Amino acid sequence: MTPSARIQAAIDLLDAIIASARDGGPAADTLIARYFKERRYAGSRDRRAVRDHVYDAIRRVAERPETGREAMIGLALEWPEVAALFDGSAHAPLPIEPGEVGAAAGVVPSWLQPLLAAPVEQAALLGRAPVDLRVNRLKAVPADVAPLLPDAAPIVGLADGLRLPEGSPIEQHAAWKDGRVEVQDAGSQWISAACGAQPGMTVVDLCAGAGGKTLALAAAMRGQGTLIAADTIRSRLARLEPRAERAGATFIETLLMDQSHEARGLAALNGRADVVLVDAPCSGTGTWRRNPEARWRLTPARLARLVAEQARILDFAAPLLAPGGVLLYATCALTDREGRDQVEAFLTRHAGWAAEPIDLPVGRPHGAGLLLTPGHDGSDGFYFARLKRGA
Ligand SMILES: C[S@@+](CC[C@H](N)C(=O)[O-])C[C@H]1O[C@@H](n2cnc3c(N)ncnc32)[C@H](O)[C@@H]1O
Repeated sequence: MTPSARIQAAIDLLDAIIASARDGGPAADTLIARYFKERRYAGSRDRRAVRDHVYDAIRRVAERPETGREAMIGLALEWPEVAALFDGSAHAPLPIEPGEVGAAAGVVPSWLQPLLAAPVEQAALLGRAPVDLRVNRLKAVPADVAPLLPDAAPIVGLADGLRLPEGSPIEQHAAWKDGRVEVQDAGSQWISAACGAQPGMTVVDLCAGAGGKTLALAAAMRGQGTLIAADTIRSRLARLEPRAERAGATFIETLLMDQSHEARGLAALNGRADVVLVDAPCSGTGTWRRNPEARWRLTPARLARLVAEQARILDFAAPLLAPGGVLLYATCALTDREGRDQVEAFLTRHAGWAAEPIDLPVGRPHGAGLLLTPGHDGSDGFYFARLKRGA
């Protein structure tokens, strides 16, 4: 592909990503993978260059643009070397017309700005994420793994955490292949640690997805006790199985629940859990470093639906706790409606519950919980709170 043809390919892909964000379709990464599967003539350098153009354009624009060309022209108006590639040659974009406007630059969509928690450093929300690892205590100890990864640095507050530079190809390393390390953002590791899961406990990961945090809980429990990974989406839970196998966490039980009838599937656990983790479905505003096009998907109506669903999940989670048990509520969202206000509303609805302080050397107290941000903590953004059921 010529450099100009790569720009046109990025424009075509951006058109597909914009439509998908509007209509609730697949993520940008999936669309990029599909695009190149159908275009075998593109070599690895072409793929990398097109992908970089696409993500540079997405990162630059807060509000969903109308077209891929508008997004790319926005980039071109700032980068002359990109503008020069709008040259009208074969497979290239047509030259930029005088007065043709590009998408405006921005970090946070304007409707969302007032809803973000006040301490959030908005400019840092689109930084580059490092590769954070968790040494899997079911298979290894940090002292054995760290020397195998000379570029790795420790992470504050995480005895099992290691940080590699952005883009490190850890999935080709033997320590990843045989399950001695897991890739897991530091924020997710701090949240898993804040659950306080111990060997022998009964622990429920109620929104387990593909089990990133379930595996951290399994390691904290040293493989002993009852650990249930529940979710309403079968394909997500199915992805946990091979991961658990690789991690040597074979004691995990999975529970597929019926959306809207979750309490029925959970009835046998009522009053029995020592820890319930609710890692709720959310706006994902804390993960824009990895999914910058998530900004183009979120709407006020979708946010309202998420807030209602989080409250409903918290309400069917609460009865599972034994007296003195801990409900750890977490979201990778930085809006107060999903974090601080959601927790406050839970405490108002549920008598006999109280928020506990979280003993971690990171984050900032915000309402009854803790706020983690890329700007302050170098992790993805999260809000989480430890809610204790009275004895
Ligand atoms: C933020 S993701 C969880 C990520 C996961 N805990 C991890 O660390 O990899 C939220 C999960 O909640 C699940 N979910 C959505 N609605 C749910 C419900 N009503 N009950 C339980 N899980 C639900 C979604 O399928 C999704 O897997």
